[in-house]
Amino acid sequence: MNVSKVISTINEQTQNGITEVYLVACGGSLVDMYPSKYFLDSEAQKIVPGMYTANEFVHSLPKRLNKDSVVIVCSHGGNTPESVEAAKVAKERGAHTIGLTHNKEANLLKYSDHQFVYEWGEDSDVKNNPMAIIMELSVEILKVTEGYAHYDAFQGGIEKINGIITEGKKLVAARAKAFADKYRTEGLFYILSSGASYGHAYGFAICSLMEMQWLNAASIHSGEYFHGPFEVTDKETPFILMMNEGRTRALDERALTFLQKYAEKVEVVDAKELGIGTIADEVVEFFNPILFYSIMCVYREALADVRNHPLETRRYMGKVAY
Ligand SMILES: O=P(O)(O)OC[C@H]1O[C@](O)(CO)[C@@H](O)[C@@H]1O
Repeated sequence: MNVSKVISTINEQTQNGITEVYLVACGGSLVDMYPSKYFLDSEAQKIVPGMYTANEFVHSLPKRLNKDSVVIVCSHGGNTPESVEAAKVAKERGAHTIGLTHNKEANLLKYSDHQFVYEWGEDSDVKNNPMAIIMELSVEILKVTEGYAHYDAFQGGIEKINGIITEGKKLVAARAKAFADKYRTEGLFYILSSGASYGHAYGFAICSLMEMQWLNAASIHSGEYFHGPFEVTDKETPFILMMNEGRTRALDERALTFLQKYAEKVEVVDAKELGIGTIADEVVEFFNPILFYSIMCVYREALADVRNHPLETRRYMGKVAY
């Protein structure tokens, strides 16, 4: 499926051009949409973006949703009932639906006007993974509706990010192992980040630590850290800070300065140090979360190994009714 063809086709079918973009999914798939929400919030002057956990979209359908709206639904397995239902109700409302999944037999595809069956796994280039595809869809929507001055710079970033990740993973391999050894008995982690990467702080907390390791965790926006959460800071509590390159780096640096003074268990994962700075300044911030996802996979695998708790282990999902 060709991103620009899909978006130009949809835009031609609308009455007044695309006016809204709804990003709808559950769990890890929803996390993959956060950078696009941040991008459109930041760069669009007219397009209205919305991001919903699928069941909320179904139960409190936004009144703005109309025939000129695009609803992007992502489900890795393709059969999460809430996500399938969200695509169905969006289609019933006459919106244009785009479905992304790794499963070519997915139920989601029944309600997707346009379909992306994406690549997944260690060997795939991240530009063919859902987070980057959803970003490309969002960038393309902005380009065809209002124009996007940094379109070419963004495409340059798409071409570079996989190589940056490959090098970054080599750089953190030993650190991730040392992190896992040091923190193997901890029961709680706070994850900080900002800008386009805040969704990945949330994702690392709810998916990688809570779901896959059964550890307590919470995400904290680096800006919000000073408005409540910093009161729990002490020398015993572990923090992971994902430091962005780009406009919100100042927020992450402020959190780091405080943590260096009052905390002792602080793991810093710095996109700048990992080489993201070769991407153009105008767009680099949107690529931080793509890098962080892959880098934090190295951390979670190291933790799973030393804790002897495989990432696939579940006690409720797929085992009991919910
Ligand atoms: O992306 P899918 O297949 O809809 O799956 C959603 C589920 O997968 C996870 O993202 C990861 O297992 C869960 O958090 C969520 O319930």
